[in-house]
Amino acid sequence: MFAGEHINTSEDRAVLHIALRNFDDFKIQEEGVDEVGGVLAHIKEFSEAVRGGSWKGYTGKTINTIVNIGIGGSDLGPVMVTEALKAYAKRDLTAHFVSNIDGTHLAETLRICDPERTLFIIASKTFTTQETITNAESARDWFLAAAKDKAHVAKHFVALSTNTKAVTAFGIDKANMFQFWDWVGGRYSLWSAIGLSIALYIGYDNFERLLKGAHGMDKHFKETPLESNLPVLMAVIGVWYNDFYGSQTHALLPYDQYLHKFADYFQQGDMESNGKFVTKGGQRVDYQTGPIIWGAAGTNGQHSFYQLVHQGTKLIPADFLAPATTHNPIAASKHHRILLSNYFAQPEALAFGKTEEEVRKEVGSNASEALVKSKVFEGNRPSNSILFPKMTPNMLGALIALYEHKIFTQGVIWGINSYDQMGVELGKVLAKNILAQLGKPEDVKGHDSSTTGLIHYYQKHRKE
Ligand SMILES: O=P(O)(O)OC[C@H]1O[C@@H](O)[C@H](O)[C@@H](O)[C@@H]1O
Repeated sequence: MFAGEHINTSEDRAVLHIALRNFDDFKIQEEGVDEVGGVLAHIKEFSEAVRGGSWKGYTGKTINTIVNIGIGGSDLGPVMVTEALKAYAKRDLTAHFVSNIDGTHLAETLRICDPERTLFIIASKTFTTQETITNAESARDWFLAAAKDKAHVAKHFVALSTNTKAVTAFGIDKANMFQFWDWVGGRYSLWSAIGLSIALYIGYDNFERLLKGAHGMDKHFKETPLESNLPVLMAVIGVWYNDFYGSQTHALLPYDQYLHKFADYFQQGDMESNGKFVTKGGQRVDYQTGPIIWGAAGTNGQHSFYQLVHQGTKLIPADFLAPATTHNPIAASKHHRILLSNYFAQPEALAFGKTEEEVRKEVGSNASEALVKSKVFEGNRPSNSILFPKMTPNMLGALIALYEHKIFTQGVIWGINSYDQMGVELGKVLAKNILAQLGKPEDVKGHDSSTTGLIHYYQKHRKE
């Protein structure tokens, strides 16, 4: 990775998100790497103009709302980071994220936007993604219904993409396009121009701190011996439980409300990277690869799915994450102390459980055998605890990079390509074919009886 080799073999590309946060330490030769600084300067200049109020909308008003339109890697990173770093946000600037093709997502967002004061950020590496382009076109129609003149689009629409041709064809000025490169994978792109909404929301200086935090982890990963290398340790522990204990999933459990999108983010980061059954050499693997990633912010999960984690029949390794200091020490930090006492208690309970003997002492000799058994915790359930000083931009950068490199290391051990995503293509092709057949029942051809029946039902009952 650090040598710029084309480790994304199926697409013949280098994998260089590390170059986006390099700050001159590593020598990396690849086309576009020397343009990174220029794009960062563009992000800085633009975000400061919008935040400072010198960038004006078509009626001369300042921008108070940003709407990022993107999906997958062009959505989840900015969503997760703007939530995680809300404590650093400019509170008079609202950020919305529209991703779903379901018109409800855009419609409900536009309902609370003022066209005179809204900036749309069209985020798409390829600029061909059906959901994003359709949402962007409808947002532009909504905007023009108020602004009338197409020339005003320049003040309200910017693009983040690798595809200059498609961006200009959409009508966005080249000057309002923030470039990145094909060696940045979508799910590793929040460090690139895709992070524009982050810079707008928390300020460029904080965005740069995020990058520097990630860079610190890159250096740790590259330079630290394996036995004390954090991403490597997390990777091999994960392989151990996944491949030798048959655990199917891995839970991400942040005890920090600000990290409530962390598991969603790494669902794509991990599952799209390592959800592969074929090795780089084209062999079907005969071992398990990427786990199912899921999770929720503590303590909410404790009152919902932890029952199964503690006493179910599945082995679920989990990461518990928490900040020692909170941004919101309300009630003299009483909330935070309670939160952290739970954060400390859960891994202990998982590891050591409660024996039958302990239960008997607790319930007394009159209790039924069934009651005694139901209260036993077998223990020996594994977890990692990650405790950090505070949720700052720098810390978040390091934390994300830690998981990125864990995923990379596991991909190397499993011999798979963590940087393509062929598995998302089939559904897209089928949907395109079906879209062209939705008009009339006689057009519906070439499907199994279940699919045909469903489409016919839809055609019979739709009211448009
Ligand atoms: O940024 P783009 O080109 O619109 O792509 C968005 C997403 O598209 C999906 O199809 C890919 O699986 C993701 O990896 C990607 O992030």
